[in-house]
Amino acid sequence: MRVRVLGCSGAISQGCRTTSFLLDDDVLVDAGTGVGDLSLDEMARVDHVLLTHSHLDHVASLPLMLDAVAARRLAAGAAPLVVHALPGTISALKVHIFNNLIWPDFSTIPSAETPLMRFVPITVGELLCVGGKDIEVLPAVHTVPAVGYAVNSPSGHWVFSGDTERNPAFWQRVNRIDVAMLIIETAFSDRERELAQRSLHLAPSSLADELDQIDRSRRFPIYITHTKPAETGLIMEEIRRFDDAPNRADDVRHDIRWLSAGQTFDL
Ligand SMILES: Nc1ncnc2c1ncn2[C@@H]1O[C@@H]2COP(=O)(O)O[C@H]2[C@H]1O
Repeated sequence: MRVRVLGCSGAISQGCRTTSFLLDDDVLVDAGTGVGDLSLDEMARVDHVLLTHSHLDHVASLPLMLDAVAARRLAAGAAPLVVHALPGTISALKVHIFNNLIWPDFSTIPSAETPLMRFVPITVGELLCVGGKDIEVLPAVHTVPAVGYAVNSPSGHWVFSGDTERNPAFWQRVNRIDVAMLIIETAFSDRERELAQRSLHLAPSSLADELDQIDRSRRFPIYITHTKPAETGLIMEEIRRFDDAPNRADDVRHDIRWLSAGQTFDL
């Protein structure tokens, strides 16, 4: 399985695109502004979008992308684009985006019988088969209903935390699956720890506590995502500092790496 990082920033600025990953050529995980770097042909090949939650930085390109590829998908007789998400996420998208005010309701266009998009509700813990991939829906702890995902591949699972604060249920599950790589958010620096807590995100100190929950026998690369652009340098410095700290009780060092848009991983 090929994973292409389209966006992994916690906000926009020049060169910073928000969360989206392309799995092979037909499945998107989240649809942040990174989707805008796909060509029309690449966009038109996407048949499934798995959303972690309803926040704009994770869904902004979904309505725009549907409009961009509508003519091609209709001409090709393509099936509706399937959007997999929690019921709360689907309801938020229907009420606040695809409401014929902010954007046309593509779940009834060109007709309710053969629309451009259809929603499929998911639940935490569910095992999905999407585009030939086995995908587990993982729990996340955020200000709106949210999930992460574990996607099985020949080399193990590609695991994505989604947006989350402290999340013991996530680690219980992660410790039981074969992990090829983990992508976990750290949106804020410790200087913004209070905002991180309020907005239910991780900061380096809470990330350190979270990584302590990984079984000692396990080691896999851990990629940091969703850093706010204004804080990225500081976040990286603080993470490096805690992982280098010699006084950590168990002296466990993690294999922490930095994610960037444009990277691809073959798993
Ligand atoms: N009080 C607040 N609660 C939640 N989010 C906030 C607050 N103040 C600012 N924000 C920002 O709003 C953003 C919404 O998307 P995020 O959850 O990625 O990150 C959030 C913060 O950067």
